Amino acid sequence: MNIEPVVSIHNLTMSYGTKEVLKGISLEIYGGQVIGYIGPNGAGKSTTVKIMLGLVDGYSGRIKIFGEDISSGSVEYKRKIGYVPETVEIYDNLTAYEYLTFIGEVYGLDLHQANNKAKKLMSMLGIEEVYHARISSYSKGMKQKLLIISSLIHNPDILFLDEPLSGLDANSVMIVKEILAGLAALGKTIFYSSHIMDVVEKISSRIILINDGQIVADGSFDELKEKSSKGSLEQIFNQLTGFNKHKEIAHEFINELQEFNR
Ligand SMILES: Nc1ncnc2c1ncn2[C@@H]1O[C@H](COP(=O)(O)OP(=O)(O)OP(=O)(O)O)[C@@H](O)[C@H]1O
Repeated sequence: MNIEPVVSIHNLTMSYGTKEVLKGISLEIYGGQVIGYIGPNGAGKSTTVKIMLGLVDGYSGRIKIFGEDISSGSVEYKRKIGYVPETVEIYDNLTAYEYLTFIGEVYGLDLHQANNKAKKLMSMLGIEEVYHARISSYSKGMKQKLLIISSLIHNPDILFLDEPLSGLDANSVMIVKEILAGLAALGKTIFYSSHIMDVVEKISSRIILINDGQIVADGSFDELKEKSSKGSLEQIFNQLTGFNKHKEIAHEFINELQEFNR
């Protein structure tokens, strides 16, 4: 493990209007860590990631990536970052060839290199036959594979992944999990945001749980288990976010539906 943190966040706060979304997040993240970044809907996970990526401004606090303060205006650090967004923000009218060579060139590969690499990676994930087809014709899983390839084509050192397995079939899930483990073993840092607790539990070396804009747990799965009386990450999540009403809510929901009789 590197001595210097790859990402260092000090007292990060962020508000949208009068709503305080992040209430003082401090973190140090090191090379080779797979961080499971979890929390309830609206907890502030995407906001944290978008701030780190330079996509959202107006925060307070200090963020350093590879030792460089991201508020300095330098874009150099972004070359070392890969990002799989939660929602598909790809240009549907382009083909994978056009999209991936464009992304590759943005990150400094030449056209020939980007084309070769893109074709090979598409082939490895079983979608080479649509390389020259418009992305709009892809299935959900195909689009997700394309997003994963585009986040990795420039061999980044830090990966931010938001629900990266969304829409992937069971075989592809196994390949992607293996790729992530392999990249972490090479010293890359992976920031993995997901609501699928059993996957987070298995792939993360460190789990950070945020609730209402604050970190409420930070440690390996085993460490979290020791601090909680619960067994699975899903149960720890429920406990630490103070939630135990799933049965009650489901029951009320079904009752409401049944009040309408044809
Ligand atoms: N551009 C915006 N303008 C106003 N409020 C926003 C904006 N983006 C996010 N928010 C608010 O900030 C809060 C945190 O949102 P964020 O997307 O970071 O949550 P999240 O933890 O990623 O949630 P999810 O698990 O649902 O993806 C929410 O209350 C959301 O409504």
